[in-house]
Amino acid sequence: MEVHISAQSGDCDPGRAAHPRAVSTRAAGRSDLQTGERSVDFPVSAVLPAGGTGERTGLQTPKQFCSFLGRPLISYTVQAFERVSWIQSIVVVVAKENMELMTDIIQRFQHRKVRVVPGGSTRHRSIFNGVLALGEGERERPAADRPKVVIIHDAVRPFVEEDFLYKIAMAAKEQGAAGAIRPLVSTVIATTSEGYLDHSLERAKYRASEMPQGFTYDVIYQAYQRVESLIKFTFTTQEGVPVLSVGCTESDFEFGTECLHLALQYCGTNAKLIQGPPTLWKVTYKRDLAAAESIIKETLSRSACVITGGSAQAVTLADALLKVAAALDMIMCDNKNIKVLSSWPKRLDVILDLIGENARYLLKEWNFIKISVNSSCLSEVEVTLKDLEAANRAILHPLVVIWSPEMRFWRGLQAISGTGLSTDQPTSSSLCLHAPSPPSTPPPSLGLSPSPPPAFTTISTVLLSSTPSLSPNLFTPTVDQVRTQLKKIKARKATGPDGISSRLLQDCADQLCQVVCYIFNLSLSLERVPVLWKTSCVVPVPKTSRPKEPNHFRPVALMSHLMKALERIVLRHLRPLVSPNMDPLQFAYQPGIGVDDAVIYLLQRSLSHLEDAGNAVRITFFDFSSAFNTIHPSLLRVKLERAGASDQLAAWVTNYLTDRPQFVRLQDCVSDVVVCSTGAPQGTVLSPFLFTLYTSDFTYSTDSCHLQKFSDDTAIVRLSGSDELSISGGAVEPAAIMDLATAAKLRNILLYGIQLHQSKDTERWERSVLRVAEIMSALIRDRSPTLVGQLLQA
Ligand SMILES: Nc1ccn([C@@H]2O[C@H](COP(=O)(O)OP(=O)(O)OP(=O)(O)O)[C@@H](O)[C@H]2O)c(=O)n1
Ligand SMILES: O=C(CO)[C@H](O)[C@H](O)COP(=O)(O)O
Ligand SMILES: [Mg+2]
Repeated sequence: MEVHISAQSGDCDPGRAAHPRAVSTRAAGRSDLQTGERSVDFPVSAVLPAGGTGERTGLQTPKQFCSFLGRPLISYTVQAFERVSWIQSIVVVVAKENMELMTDIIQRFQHRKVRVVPGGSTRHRSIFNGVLALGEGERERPAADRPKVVIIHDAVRPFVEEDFLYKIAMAAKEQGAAGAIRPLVSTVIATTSEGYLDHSLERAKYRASEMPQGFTYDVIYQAYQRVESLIKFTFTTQEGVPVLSVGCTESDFEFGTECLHLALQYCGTNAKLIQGPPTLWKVTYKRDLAAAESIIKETLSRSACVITGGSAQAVTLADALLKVAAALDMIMCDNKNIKVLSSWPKRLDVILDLIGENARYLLKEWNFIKISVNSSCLSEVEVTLKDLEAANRAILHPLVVIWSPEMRFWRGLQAISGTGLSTDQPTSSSLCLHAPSPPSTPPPSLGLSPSPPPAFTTISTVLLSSTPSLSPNLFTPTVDQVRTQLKKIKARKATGPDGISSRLLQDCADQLCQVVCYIFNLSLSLERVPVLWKTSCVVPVPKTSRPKEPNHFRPVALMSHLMKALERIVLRHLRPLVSPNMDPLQFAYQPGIGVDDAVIYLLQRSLSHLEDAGNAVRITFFDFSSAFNTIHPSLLRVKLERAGASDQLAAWVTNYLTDRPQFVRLQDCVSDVVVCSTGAPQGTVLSPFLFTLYTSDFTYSTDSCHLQKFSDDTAIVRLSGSDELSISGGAVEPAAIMDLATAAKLRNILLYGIQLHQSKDTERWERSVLRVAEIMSALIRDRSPTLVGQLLQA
């Protein structure tokens, strides 16, 4: 955790208390938004080609102009370069028709080192235009002013870090050229013109060429020089061999994809190759946009900016927060198993306001926390809100206002936000107030307590925008839905790990529904479930009066009641969406259908078949050992998407099932936390549904054979004539069943069979039994299921 105290902006009220550490920070000359300083003693510039149309995304808008959290992708890339102090200038190359748009982006996001130049019809042409722009006026300028090194980086690779740029720049200076590489994911093969395999390359020898790439100015400039007819270049390779080159051709410009290749071919410069991190990948397809968005959102949740205003009390409170943050950070470092607090910001900055120098915070992805201690601070809250709105930051950067003991303050907040506590009042502003009752007493120990209080939970969090992410495709529960679910919570249920009692949620449903709705929407739009909501506290309840071993206890998992309410809402949305893809012969967890229906269906089909003399029915029963525990989140995600759930919900569910902390509580004893990333928690609302969906492709139904399920209890019912009950029939069937289970990616199957048969031919029956037992043994050997194999004759 980094904790920073920033300097105050220039325009402060002299009557207000200055931040105690503001002056010393300024004196130290630190720039809070700057990343690590590096010493680079030669001029470096960057060219960001952004002149493409992004055809492969299939979208109208070129991918570099697609927005995430209100900021276009290109601006994130520019920002990554701009915060590197040793990069002096950045040339962004865009198509002519987008010059104005790009200029507007530069103004809106206050990029300061950027120049825009028009692109060409191919990537190489665009890059060359950028390189030429860097050299403009070169003859008049002193050599020292020209960039020594030019870094070229696709505008659609936004997650490049300073460390890596540094490596590229240094290697480029040394070698003339340097580029990022990554291991190949797939093998590269060559095809014949008829579409057959010609040959394949040995994957370990090859690498994928990525960006950034760096060149000395002279190398990249020369690499791009077109040479007309008879004029020829000569150069000497690094091994001292003279080479005659005709220079870069139209074909290179038209079809080439590799700048490093031009440097080698036309300047004899062997590039130094440096393996980069996986985040260097290029946004190419639509799915990459979703991946980029999720990385950006992940980053957003890692930084928070505390705004104190001028009040000395607020400054004290901010200091207390910093202490809490540092202490929490230590706890997290000491015990890597405790992930409950992993949503705590990785960086916390304290500033007085958002004006002057501090306006820079509005340009980055920060969470904002405003500390206000009395009603005279109301005007500050209003100013902060306006700043956030003006910077288009209000939608996904809600302002959280912390703590005030005065009732007047809460009323004032309602006035600012244009809302009241009543949910039916119309809102007049984009921000909406959700104010729980103010704390009757302020939390006095906060600044003094040596042991950290549980972060924000003891302080009131009050002011939020109503729906955090408003993309039209997102599933956004309404306040009414939330109120209904909160009212349905059973008041006598034990409290979950979040410490929020079911009675409180039920009794205060009307007052809480707006703020809870906000949090639900935030969770869904960020595709993340708060860790406390996916934490299970397992309480072992004895099954017998004198329990002696762990099996004599039934594990009851206590989970957050808020999460259960959200799960119910998600379930109501998901069930109709995916129902066409569910298995019609799954009898469990269906409204109005029960175990009786499953038994009646099985008996009716079996017995009516047995009415004809000589017919037989063979039923093979399956069970899954620890059924819910076998769910693999990534497989479930694929199945959810295939069944019709949106990417958003599939990702949210995956996040829910991944990294779930669990601990056991026995009276006053609490076990260590174990973090679990497979299975679905027992006793929750969604788990049965997720399990039935997970097994919905484990299905088979014909006139002579069908597979039916009640939750994880599965029966394969085979209707056959007596002749078919041969040894070979027995062999084929379990193998086919296992194939089916394998295709559905199901594991840990328990298997046992019952054969209903009218024949009295004991010898044949025994042979069949033996054969089936053999098959089952083979299954156990190959797939290690636990077998409870009983073969019964009825
Ligand atoms: N005439 C072009 C073509 C591409 N680029 C830029 O080169 C980078 C990498 O190219 P690519 O991923 O191929 O982007 P597009 O050409 O836009 O996408 P597509 O090939 O799918 O149309 C992008 O930042 C793109 O804007 C460019 O500056 N000028
Ligand atoms: O090959 C490369 C390295 O130089 C880059 O991946 C380049 O971005 C390729 O772009 P395109 O998708 O246009 O082929
Ligand atoms: Mg392209």
